[in-house]
Parts: sequence; C-alpha cells; structure tokens
Amino acid sequence: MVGRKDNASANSVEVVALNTHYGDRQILHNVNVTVKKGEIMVIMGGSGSGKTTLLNHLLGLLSPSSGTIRILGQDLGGLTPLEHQRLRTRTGVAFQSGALFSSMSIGDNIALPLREHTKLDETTIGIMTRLKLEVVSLAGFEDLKPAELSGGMIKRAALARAIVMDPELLFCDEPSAGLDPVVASSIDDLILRLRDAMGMSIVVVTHDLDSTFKIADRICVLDRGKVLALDTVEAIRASTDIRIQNLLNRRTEEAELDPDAYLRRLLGPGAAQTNGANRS
Ligand SMILES: Nc1ncnc2c1ncn2[C@@H]1O[C@H](COP(=O)(O)OP(=O)(O)OP(=O)(O)O)[C@@H](O)[C@H]1O
Repeated sequence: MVGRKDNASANSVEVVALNTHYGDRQILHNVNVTVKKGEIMVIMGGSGSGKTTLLNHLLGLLSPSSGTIRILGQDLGGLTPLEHQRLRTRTGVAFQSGALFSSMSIGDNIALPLREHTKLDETTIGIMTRLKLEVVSLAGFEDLKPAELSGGMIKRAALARAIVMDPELLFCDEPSAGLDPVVASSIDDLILRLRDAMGMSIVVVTHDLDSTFKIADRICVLDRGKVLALDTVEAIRASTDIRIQNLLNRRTEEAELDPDAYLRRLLGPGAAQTNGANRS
C-alpha cells in the first residue's frame, strides 16, 4: 500500500444529513448513507434521482449546502488542499467513460497516479503497472493506445488505473454501461474479485439491475434526491414499496398511475385518442 494511513473508523463512507442545491433547486434531501469497510454499496435510482450528484459529493467535487461527508474517517468539509490530496491517494475512481488520456499508452495511463503521487523509481512503477494490468486481465496490452481497445477493455484499464495505488475505497461510475451482457458480467466479476482479494470498500453507481443484484452487499435506492431505501439485496428485492418495485420492474410511475397518459407519450396524441375512443 502506498501512503496509507490507519484510521479507527469501521466505516469507509459516512454521509450524514446531506442537503444540496443547484441554484435555488434542492437536489439531495437529508441523505444518510454509510458504507462499511469491505462492503460493496450500489447506488441506484432512476434518471435524475441524484446518483451522480451524490457521487460527486463523495469525490469531494461538490460542496453540500448542509450535512457532513466523512471519507475514510476524514470530514471532507474540514480538509486542507494537502489533506484532500493525501486522501485522494487512498481512494480510486473509475469514471464511466474511462477518462483515459488518448495520447498515452495504456501502461502510461495506469502508471500516471504512481508517477504523480509517489517517488517510486521507474522499474518499480513498471512492475506495479504490469501487476495491475494482470489483475484486470489486460496483461500484454500496455503499449496500446485507448483507441485500440474495446469498450470492455477501456473499462478494465480504467479500473486498473483506479486501483494502481491500492486504494482502501474505490468508486465506480456506471462500470458496465454500454457493454454487452457478457462483458458487463465480466466487469462485475472483476469488481467482486477486487473486494474479495484486496479488501476494498467499493461504491458503485449504476442503472444496471443485473449487475446490482450480482455485486451489491447493500443497495442505496435514490428517488428524487431522497434515500428511498438502504438495505441488503434480499430486503430490496422483497420490498413492498411500490416505488422500489417500479424501479425493479422498470415500470414508470406514470404507467402505474395513468395508463392513458403513458400510452399518449409512447404513441403520440392521435393514437392515444383513438385508444380512448375504442375504450368508451
Ligand atoms: N449542474 C447542474 N445544474 C443544475 N441541475 C443539475 C446539474 N446537474 C444535475 N442537475 C439536476 O439534478 C438532478 C439530479 O441529477 P443527477 O445527474 O445527480 O441524477 P442521476 O441520478 O445521476 O441521473 P442519470 O442517471 O440520468 O445520470 C436532476 O434533476 C438534474 O437535472
């Protein structure tokens, strides 16, 4: 582990009473989330429910209107820029798009955090980079450029860069988005392996229900900026809350509450009128 500091907290993430606004509009409402050490927490919710906003708070990219965010025992609100930077070396982020530098080789992309944050010599950096490429099953691909990789390989490379510093906490934004089911499933397996073999705490933001049920220890369901539920996979699956069931069944509330309005949206006003006329 590079630059790791011990801390006594049993939780990797503690979000307490988080409220946030974009301008006058409140986006997150009294959000409380805890991620235990070694846990995989999946944040899910419909489009616009606030997943990205919450993730950006956890990454320290947004400041809350009120509330507290503790990452690895440290209150983000009270950190100096140097402390922020140190904390960043203990966390990893795999962005949805990969966010790899297109002009650099895969090996150089993955080595970047080691070159930026450590004083390790190039031989050691080369060994650590190749080790992480092996972990994500990309051994031998270090000289290729991102444009030469498939979507699944880009996601793997992004994960390799996110874990190159052996972080205690890993954030993954839509790790399987845009991948076919088989490749998406292999990314899920990789995330599970990272937790099991390296003991990381992992926060995943995803729309993908199959992936959620496969990897999550607990699920945080967001709905219109509020935590609708935070529980185990089994408990979420068994929930009788209609909004959770709608989310799980991929039904919209509109469809549930007003079938005609849903049809109008799907088919256009003329078709819906015809439908209404036929019914009466
Ligand atoms: N920079 C911004 N300025 C103003 N409003 C924003 C901004 N970013 C997001 N929002 C609004 O905040 C709400 C939550 O957005 P957010 O992107 O966090 O949701 P999400 O659950 O990640 O959605 P998606 O799954 O579609 O990415 C939405 O209503 C969105 O329109």
